[in-house]
Amino acid sequence: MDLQEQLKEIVPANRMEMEKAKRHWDSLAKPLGSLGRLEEAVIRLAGICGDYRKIKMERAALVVMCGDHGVVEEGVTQSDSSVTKIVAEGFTCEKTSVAIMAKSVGVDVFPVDIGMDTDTYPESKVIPFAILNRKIENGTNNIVKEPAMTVEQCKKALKIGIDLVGELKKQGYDVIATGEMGIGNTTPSSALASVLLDIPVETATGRGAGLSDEGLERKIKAVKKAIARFEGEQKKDIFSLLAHLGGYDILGMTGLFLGGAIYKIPVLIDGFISSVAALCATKISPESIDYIFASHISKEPAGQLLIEALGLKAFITCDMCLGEGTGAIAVLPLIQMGIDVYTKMRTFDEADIEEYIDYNKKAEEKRND
Ligand SMILES: Cc1cc2ncn([C@H]3O[C@H](COP(=O)(O)O)[C@@H](O)[C@H]3O)c2cc1C
Ligand SMILES: O=C(O)c1cccnc1
Repeated sequence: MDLQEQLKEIVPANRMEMEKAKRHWDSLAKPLGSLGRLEEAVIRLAGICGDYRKIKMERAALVVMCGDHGVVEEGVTQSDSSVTKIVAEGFTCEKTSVAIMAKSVGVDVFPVDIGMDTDTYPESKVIPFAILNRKIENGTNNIVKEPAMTVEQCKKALKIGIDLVGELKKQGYDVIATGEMGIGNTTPSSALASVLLDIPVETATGRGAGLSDEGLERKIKAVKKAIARFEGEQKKDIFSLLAHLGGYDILGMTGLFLGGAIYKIPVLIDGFISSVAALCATKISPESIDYIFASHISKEPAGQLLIEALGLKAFITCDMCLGEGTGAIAVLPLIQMGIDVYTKMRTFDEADIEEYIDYNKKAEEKRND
């Protein structure tokens, strides 16, 4: 199926099942709404899976999109692109933060070479495999000087993410966590955030993996130049924006979010880069938001703004800014606890306690009368 046809499959989550899930929560023998965001998440999961009695999140896959960025030559990062490969290979042998965290909560990690500036890994269409070869190109072009990629390559990256979700769902995974590895990827992410949120470049740009004051100044200048170059272009639809200012890792993640909506499976945002990728998905398909969950608030300056712009609420703050999928992995046990309470807890009736009255709802009904 081609990309446009796949995107037409996206429909909102099932509101009736969400209502039923809410009613089930309200029947449980505890104060109404007292598990807050855990309850909201489970309600949304009911709408995604389409049956409020069949919510499960037993098998989680973390997909880490790995790609390099030509803009690194502008001095916008502390390290160079060779680090992408070193860290990506560390995902396969529990030598990176997220691989260790994933192991401790039983999540399978799928690193994907979607655009690393490296030799091509042996071809494999079969999952699991150490590093999946979905390479489009050896890194992007320098966005300060030219578009990161062609529109065709951009659509290819989106499709790679979408198809991967389809493959993983077929293998029995019922939730996807997103992650990325790509030295320099906070620079295109800041450019996209600034354009899509219509916020000053300074607000959208942070120190990434660690930059001096001078480095941050260089990065802000590079982002401004890249945006000015794009704004000089005639064609400004979403795909051309993504091709100009994106990255293979970022757009691969955007594909994962779209894939979640197409294949009806929840997809978790990680940090700053991942939030930008999610925002891009909602610009392509606004309905995809029903399938997207925020995890934490990245410490990058636009972290909170992005989650708010998506209309989501994060589970934790935590002051993390690592990427790789670390934040997404960190909240999976929380969501699982929500599901466990939802499916296992006794009702007011079973506990022989009189049902609670929803005074908030009553007051709202009164106001509406
Ligand atoms: C050793 C190392 C491991 C990482 N793991 C994630 N990132 C994070 O930092 C990068 C983005 O920051 P910037 O745009 O400043 O390069 C991404 O690869 C992101 O995943 C890392 C960065 C480094 C250096
Ligand atoms: O929040 C993130 O995802 C992030 C921030 C800085 C560097 N790498 C990742």
